[in-house]
Amino acid sequence: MLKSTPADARAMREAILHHLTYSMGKDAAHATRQDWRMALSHAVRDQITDRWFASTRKSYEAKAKRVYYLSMEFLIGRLLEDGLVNLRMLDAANEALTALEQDPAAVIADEPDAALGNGGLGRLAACFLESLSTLGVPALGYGIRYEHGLFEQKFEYGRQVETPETWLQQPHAWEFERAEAKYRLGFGGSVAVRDGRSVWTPDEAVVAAAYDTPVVGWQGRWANTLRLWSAKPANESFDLDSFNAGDYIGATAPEAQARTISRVLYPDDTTEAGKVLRLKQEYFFTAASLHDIMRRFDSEHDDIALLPKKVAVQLNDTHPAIAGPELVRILHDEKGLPFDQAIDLARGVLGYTNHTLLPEALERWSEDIFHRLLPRHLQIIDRIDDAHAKAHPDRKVTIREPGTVKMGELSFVMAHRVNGVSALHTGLMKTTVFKELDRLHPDRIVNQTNGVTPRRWMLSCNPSLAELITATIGDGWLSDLERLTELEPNISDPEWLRSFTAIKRANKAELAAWMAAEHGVQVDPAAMFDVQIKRLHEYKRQHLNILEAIALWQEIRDNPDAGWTPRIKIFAGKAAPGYFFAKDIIRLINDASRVINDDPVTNKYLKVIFLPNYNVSLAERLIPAADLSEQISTAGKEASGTGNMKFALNGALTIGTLDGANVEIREHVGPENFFLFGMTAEEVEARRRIDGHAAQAIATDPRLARAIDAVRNGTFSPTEPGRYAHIANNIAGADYFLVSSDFTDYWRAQRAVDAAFRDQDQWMRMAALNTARSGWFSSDRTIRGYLRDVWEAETLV
Ligand SMILES: [N-]=[N+]=N[C@]1([C@H](N)O)O[C@H](CO)[C@@H](O)[C@H](O)[C@H]1O
Repeated sequence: MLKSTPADARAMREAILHHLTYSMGKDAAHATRQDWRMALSHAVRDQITDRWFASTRKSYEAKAKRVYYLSMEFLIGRLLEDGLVNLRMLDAANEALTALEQDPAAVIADEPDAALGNGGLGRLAACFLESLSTLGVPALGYGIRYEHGLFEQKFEYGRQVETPETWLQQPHAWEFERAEAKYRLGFGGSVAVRDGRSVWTPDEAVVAAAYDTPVVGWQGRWANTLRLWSAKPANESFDLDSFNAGDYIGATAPEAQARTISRVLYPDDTTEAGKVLRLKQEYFFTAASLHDIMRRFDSEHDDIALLPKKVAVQLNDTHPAIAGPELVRILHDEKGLPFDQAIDLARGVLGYTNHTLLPEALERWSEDIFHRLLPRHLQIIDRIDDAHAKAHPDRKVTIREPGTVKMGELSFVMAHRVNGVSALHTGLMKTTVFKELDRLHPDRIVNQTNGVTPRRWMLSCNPSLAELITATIGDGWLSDLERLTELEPNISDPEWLRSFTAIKRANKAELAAWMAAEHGVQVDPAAMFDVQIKRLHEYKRQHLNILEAIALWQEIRDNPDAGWTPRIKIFAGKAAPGYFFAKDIIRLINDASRVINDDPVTNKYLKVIFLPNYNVSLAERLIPAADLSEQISTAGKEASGTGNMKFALNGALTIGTLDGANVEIREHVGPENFFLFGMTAEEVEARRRIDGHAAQAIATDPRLARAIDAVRNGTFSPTEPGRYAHIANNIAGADYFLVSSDFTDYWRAQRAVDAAFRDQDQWMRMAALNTARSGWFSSDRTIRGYLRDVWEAETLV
């Protein structure tokens, strides 16, 4: 690893002190930790800004094709350490802060997470921006500058309680307000035809104001822009008359009304919100982004036919699907192009990524809401649908249905490429939700299996593992992750494996110390750390995991001296506030953990912990310390998963189903290094058709029956015995996600995990092989796929 020089540390110290004085207006004696963090952030931002300007200049000079990534979510997390790591200045910063008698880890951890996303979709967008910069692709991310990101999660008596997230209520070092980049947008109103042209006259207006955050890539060779839009009142003017009349609320109402659009992130993951404000948010950021994109294009090119050659816009799910009709409106209504040419140009620009097949997640807006909010766009969608019908007279699919606008179909018809996020998911798109459209457009669907950035998810969160890898194969792996395979010959070297093992053990000890300090939980770092961290959702089956824990607890109680493998089951994850069944699963896990952890007979063999307020920073703390990664979704339901990739790269073994990217992880790491269980997607469909499939499973597995009984009879809620009867009844009844039918095989696989973990050398060899063979899951590889198959754009470094 390129060690920073004392000069670097000295220069860094100078830069920190400069910003402490002139940016924070503080001297060292009176500076708070936040002041030191901001001063360091400004020092890093200076370094990034130079590279940022150089990248932007090069893009303009090259008249390069730009990639625009439109996403309602960017789950960024913290940016200070990411900047230091990508600029290779972390050591210099640590030395400088230490010399200034500051605790570097505490200063860096003082930064709030930018939690502008719900889960995988939002984090993927953040990993993609970092990879786009690392590869030197001229690109911009466009999203919303929510005042409140994903809610804070606290537990009160085991129940999830949500409180507003407040990242912007403290100074934010990374953004630049762009006063000149403002766009006036409209809603509602009516459409009239004048001189043969449709003219939309909105009756509500709002201004989108841009805030830019630089996103630097590995080694600081390139930096792109993340432009987030904030909603401002159309007329800046403060209503002084109302104020003077004492109507203080009235006086501020216009501003409050406007700000509502970018006030808060909708906390639903894979479920559509379906609220008017949500559609307003979707149009707000999409329209502002398209105006900004067209302004930039027009400033560089005067031949509109060049648009698809110079502009690639990727729709991160259907949330920005209005981009199709809006681009057609701009090209046809404003620029006067013929309608069909406008559609063709727009299609040449747009790519659409589908992230889920869950019916409740596919956005369908009511015609009424659409007409009220976007009357002109509804007309344009109807014309797009008619044009598609004319081009495909035998089609058995439409964008419009009576009273409904289907955003998935609209996105598909308006995109030149549509992709899924894992091989299995893309295959299922062709045989389920998009079967007919795939028949009509056989070469439109392509696969782009997800990936994660190794800079944040290995080098930054697991520096000691990164050190060992670089000491073994050099540091080329950080920009070419598939070179991790060069580690393989070393795995049979006992010395090397001891180092690898010691790193995992040290990470576990560090996590154990943190859990003791922050949550008063005592765990033995020698035990197996079995981790399931992701949003709470029935298809992700956290309830299957806790059911297995309950059965294991019962079995250990029966036979404490049977030589059990000590295990710590760690859960973390938020449930959408309105998803009550998921919130009850959280409460059950907390109630069960209290009973199991307090049981003197069993708690040296099994503990269950649910850590509150899961976010990017907590994931960075947990993943390097995991032995076992739980990826146990009902096959066919998890489009990809990305946590699964982060765990494998950090030397955790996966217990999982053949779902999403688990399939490709198992192919890459080898079936012998993966604990597979459960039905395949096809078997799931077949099993679901059997009446009483859950009862059948329970009848053949007394262990399952007993565990369900414990949930039903109040074992974990003695003060309210029936508290979890509905969960037990669901698992034993309809059981749509086949918890009961997959239980027996899950139990078998978990016991195989126990046996394997007892042979630590063998386990660590399997773990090291997971690290060595997971390089393909880099988001750099994914972005190279999009560049080749979807965007046809070049890199400039
Ligand atoms: N929405 N959505 N979809 C998801 C995730 N929940 O955010 O997108 C993620 C990113 O593509 C996928 O990994 C995950 O399987 C899928 O469920």
